[in-house]
Amino acid sequence: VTVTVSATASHSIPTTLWGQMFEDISSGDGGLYAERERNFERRPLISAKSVHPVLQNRAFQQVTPGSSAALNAWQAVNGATISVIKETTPVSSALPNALHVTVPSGKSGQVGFLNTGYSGIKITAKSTYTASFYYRFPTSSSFSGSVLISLQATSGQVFGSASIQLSGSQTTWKQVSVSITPSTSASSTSNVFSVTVDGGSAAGQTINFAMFSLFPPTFKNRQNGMRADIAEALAEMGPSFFRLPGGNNLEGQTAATRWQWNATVGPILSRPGRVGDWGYANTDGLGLFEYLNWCEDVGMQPIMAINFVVGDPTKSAAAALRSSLGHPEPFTLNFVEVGNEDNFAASTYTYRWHDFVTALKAQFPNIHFIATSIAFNPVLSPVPTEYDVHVYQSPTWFAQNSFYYDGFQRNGTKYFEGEYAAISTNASNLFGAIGTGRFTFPTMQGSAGEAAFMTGLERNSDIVFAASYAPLLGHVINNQWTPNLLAFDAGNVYRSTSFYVQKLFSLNRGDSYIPSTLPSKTGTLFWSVVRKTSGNQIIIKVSNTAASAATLTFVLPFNTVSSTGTAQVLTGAGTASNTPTNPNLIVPVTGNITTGKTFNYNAPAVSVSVLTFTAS
Ligand SMILES: [NH3+][C@H]1C[C@H](O)[C@@H](O)[C@@H]1CO
Repeated sequence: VTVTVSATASHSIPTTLWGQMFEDISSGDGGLYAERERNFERRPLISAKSVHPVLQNRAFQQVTPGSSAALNAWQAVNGATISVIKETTPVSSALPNALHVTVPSGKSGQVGFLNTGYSGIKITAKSTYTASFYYRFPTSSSFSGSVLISLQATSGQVFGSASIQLSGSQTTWKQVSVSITPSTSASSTSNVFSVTVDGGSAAGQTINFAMFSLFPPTFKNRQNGMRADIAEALAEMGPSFFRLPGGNNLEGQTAATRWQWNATVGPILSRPGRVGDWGYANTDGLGLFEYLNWCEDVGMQPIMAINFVVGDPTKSAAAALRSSLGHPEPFTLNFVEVGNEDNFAASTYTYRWHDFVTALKAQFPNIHFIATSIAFNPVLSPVPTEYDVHVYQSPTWFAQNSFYYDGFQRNGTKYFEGEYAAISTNASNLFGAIGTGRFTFPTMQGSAGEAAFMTGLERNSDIVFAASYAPLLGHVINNQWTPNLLAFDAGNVYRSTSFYVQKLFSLNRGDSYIPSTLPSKTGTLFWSVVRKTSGNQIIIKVSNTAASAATLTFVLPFNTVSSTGTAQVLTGAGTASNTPTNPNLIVPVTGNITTGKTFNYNAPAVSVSVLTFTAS
């Protein structure tokens, strides 16, 4: 096929074009959020890949005291009696429950309890783990002794430990904190966090505990921050926005359980947590302030909730709260989305949209409000300036719909492709379980289809201002949704073929779109041409979704074109994925190519290529 490239750009590419969508769907607690002790029981909505004992309740939020679920994955050590109780004097009004521990008589050696982390705990030598909890003796006693806090393998090998003095006269809550720096790394993630006392000297003692926490080093060493390896993988994509906090997890299964930003900010002790939309409780330790700091740390703008974010501390209590938390300046916020996928609730959306936007636009005239119903159906007032469009489809659908936006009216309305992914080869049961065509991990065929679709988003970026694959992140065990752009477990983060496509487009986004011969709508070869003005770079993205290689001949109108360029190529068998057992099966390979005013490029079968060269 011959691709004639025009001499002049048709439009500038919005700086917001490539970014990330995030919600807690086996991705916040125990994932991006660095706290290693986690959650409550996790009732997988999609067949769990493992009956692995589920996560831990660091603060026993949203559980029924005395129920078996309340103690999920907390385990007694050497005969201690442990239970979750409703405290008579809770550690805070937001955290009514506590762990009630009684040391039996006649036990020698360490007695207490342990926490199995988020399906395991990664222990890295020389990393400093900050462990903390609150304790009190419900009845004053003469006990005075030490408690041993240790990171150890389930086999018993201790990697690091520290001890702290406890006093039986301490009948009010007291927080203790230790740093543990293991000398050796654990060979697996089958490790626990244990809290024990000497069975002899503590015989007969009863102690209450609350608000446990175990933090490894965090991304940019942020207090209560993000897990470094996952955060670094996300930052590696060079995203320009971060949509938060959802997705479904924004709205709650009921109005009462919707995400309420003010319950997610301030001291961890004051955050009650909530039962999220994905069948488990969110601790809300990853709250609005953490999200906003994360956006700032990565250079992303949030797409989302308001006064706390941009208000004037002298005029708004919410803004004053933000200031008191250490951020007197407003955060960047240009877009707020009203709801999520309200095409499912269009009848009530008309008045909800109207009431929210009328009130908020009056107070925040510079913010753009994004609607989530079908574009122009129903008719909304005020008329939306942006719509959020979601699509989960098959690899074929994406390859065949790269012209989805070409026919849209240019009437000032802009579009946010807020969630999209190739999720199954089964077009008649796209959301089915694994084994019915549903992907566990993205496949190369799906990623090439997404790339084809993305060349269309670039071509139409005069009206498509932002796009993000979804979901962004998911645990490989006990998750609620697959595929995800990134998968992770207690010890590793796994980059998918779709992750590399998102990264290749994001890091090579250019600043102006250069029209060229249009691909065939029903073909298997797709491309887009952009210019990166600084450096006079021309960047051509090519997706070949066919099972055979294809040659493209590029004809360029520029006076001088470099004779060589680089090609970053992602290619592999269509059904292949990067998996935990083979995480780097398909990764981008960079090589040199011959370029010039006219040059040929041979796109491998099932491949995504980014060709870069200079021209002026
Ligand atoms: N059903 C998808 C649509 C919703 O917005 C997300 O929460 C879900 C997973 O990405």
